[in-house]
Formats: sequence, structure tokens, C-alpha cells
Amino acid sequence: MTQLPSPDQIRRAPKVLLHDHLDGGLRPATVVELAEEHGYPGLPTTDVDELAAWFTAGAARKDLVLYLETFQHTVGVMQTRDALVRVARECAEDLAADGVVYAEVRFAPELHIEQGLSLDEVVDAVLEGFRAGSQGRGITIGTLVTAMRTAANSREIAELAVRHRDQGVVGFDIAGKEAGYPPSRHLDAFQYVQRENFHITIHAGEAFGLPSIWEALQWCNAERLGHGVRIVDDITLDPEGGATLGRLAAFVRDRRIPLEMCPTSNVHTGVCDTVAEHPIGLLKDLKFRVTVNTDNRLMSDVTLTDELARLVDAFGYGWDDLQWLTINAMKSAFWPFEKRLRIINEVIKPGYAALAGG
Ligand SMILES: O=c1[nH]cnc2c1ncn2[C@@H]1O[C@H](CO)[C@@H](O)[C@H]1O
Ligand SMILES: [Zn+2]
Repeated sequence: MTQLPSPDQIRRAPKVLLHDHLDGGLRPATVVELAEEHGYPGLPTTDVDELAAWFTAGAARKDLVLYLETFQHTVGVMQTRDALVRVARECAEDLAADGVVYAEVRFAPELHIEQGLSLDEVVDAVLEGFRAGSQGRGITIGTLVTAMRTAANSREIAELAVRHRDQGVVGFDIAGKEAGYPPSRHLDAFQYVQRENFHITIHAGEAFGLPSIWEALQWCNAERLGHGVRIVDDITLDPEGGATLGRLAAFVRDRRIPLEMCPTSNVHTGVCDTVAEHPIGLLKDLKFRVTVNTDNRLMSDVTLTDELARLVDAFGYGWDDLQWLTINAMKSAFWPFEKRLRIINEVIKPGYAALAGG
């Protein structure tokens, strides 16, 4: 029997990440240092290890709203240009060190203007940090600009995203509490983005079910779904293992709508108890366009390597599966087609061939 990919080998494999939050991926030591530098008083502890553990314990409370509470501290220390440049630079460095060759990293500019930065200055600082951190490290980063679904300024944020499209912003997203804040609340923003021929992904089907996914796709024209895991509510399994897809699930599969799945984050927010029980196993078997993502590396204490290694453990995935997931992600990126193709043919396929062969 061929050996399953080991964590060390997975780290060396070229990987693609479509769903990662900038304010969910700080190094714990950076949170402490920035808090000291900027006189941020709110941290629960300034011991780096304790703080890391505190974030993860705070995240793993089986509820999205509780999961989101700890972001007040990362956002709290990301209020100056220097802090934003540093956090973005370190994000690029950390992803590159984990073997990620293409990443789309998202953040909500409106959360970073408490100390007087303009929205444009926030975006410029983050883009500068990504450029500095990716330089010479074999990683390309596309930036996603997120609007908070609980706020009422998504049109302005959508315009901000489009304004920076030639500097590295590749799409627009909404995030935050899902229940009670349906995507259609932000229709104006999504229609604007469509009219600009720009890209949309929407957090949908995480803490709320099918209506959220349906609105994201059929009202707001999302090209991809952030999480989308609750699409399983529209799939019926019979005792023999056969699956019947409802109309929405069939639409998602037929149209090859990419699902930005984040198994460990979903365990933390209570979608399921373990990665082995995560619907990603079923959805991949049914050939949905599944991708694997970290969501929040700090809060969920994961890397993309960890996440893939957990899937290898849980579902016995081999190199073919990991390559399939990686190519799914690269095909689904908002980066231009020719560049996606080049990364698939020149980086991903040769990378997996070398690892699988050795
Ligand atoms: O999994 C998630 N679901 C919904 N919202 C999230 C998730 N992870 C992070 N954020 C929210 O997105 C903001 C911008 O990055 C974060 O501040 C957090 O509030
Ligand atoms: Zn997310």
C-alpha cells in the first residue's frame, strides 16, 4: 500500500488558499508586541503562549457569534499604518513558509479606521505589506475586501474594493454574524460589483442554512461560497449510501460553485464535532468543487498544512486527492485565467508529481 502524505511532505507541496482572514492570522507574539507599542490595554494576557491558547479556547465555543468575539483584540492592535503593513507582511511570510503558492487573504477595512486612517489608507497599507512579504518567496497574494454584514456601508466598501483592483484587490466579500443578516441586505453592493465586472464571494451557509446560500447565489450572484457547508441540508442520503440532491445542491454542483471549506473553523463554531464528521468528506465524494482553507490561523490554531493533514487522517486522502483539492482552488481563484493556468501547469502539477513519485 502506498504511504499517505505526511505533514512534512504536505508542507513542501504547493498549496492554494482562498479563504484566510488577515485579522484572524496574526502571530501571537505580534499581537503582544503591537499592543505594547500602541498602548492597547485590552489583552487578556501578555504571555505569548497563554495568549495563543486563549484565542483558541475563545474560538472553540461552538457558536459563530462567540467565535467572533476574540477578533476585538486583533482588530484592536491593527489601527495604524505600520501595524497593518507589519501584519500583512508577516501573513505573506507565514503562508509562504507553509508552502502556499497562491493565497487570497481578506479583511474588513472598516474595522481599522478607529485611529483616523481612511479606508483607502487601510487598503494601501495592507497591499504594501503583502507586496513586501511575498517578494522573492514564491507566493502570490490576491486581496479580498470584506464588508461587515451587520453594518450598512457595504456599497461604500464595494466601491473601495473596485477602486483598488489594479493594485491587488481581486474581489469583494461579506462576513460577520450570519443569522439575521442575509446577503440580500447588501444587494446594492453586489449589483455594483457585478456591473464593474468584478468578483464576489460570500460567507454563506456557515451559521445559517440554505436560505443564506440561496440568496448568496441567486440574488447576489456570488461566484464562490465562504464555507457553504450547510449545502448538505439539501442532500438526502439513503441507507445504501446513495445521495439525492435537492435543486439548490444540484445547482451548486452543476455550476461548479467553489466551496471555500474550513473544517477546523467549523468544528470550533459547532458545525460538527470533529473533522472526520465534517461534510467535506461527503461533498468531495459527490464531486462538488471543494477547496480546503484555514479561515483564521490564529483563532483556530491551524495552517493549511495542518488542515490538509487532518483530512488525510480523517479520510485517507492521498496525493491525487490533495492535488485535486489544490487545482480546484487554483481554478476558482479570482486571479486572471492565464496566470491561474500557469501556476497549475508550472507549479502545482510538477510539485505534486515530484512528491507523489518520491
Ligand atoms: O468564519 C467566519 N465567519 C464569519 N465572519 C468571520 C469569520 N471569520 C472571521 N470573520 C469576520 O471577518 C472579519 C474580517 O476579517 C473579522 O473581523 C471577523 O469579524
Ligand atoms: Zn471566514
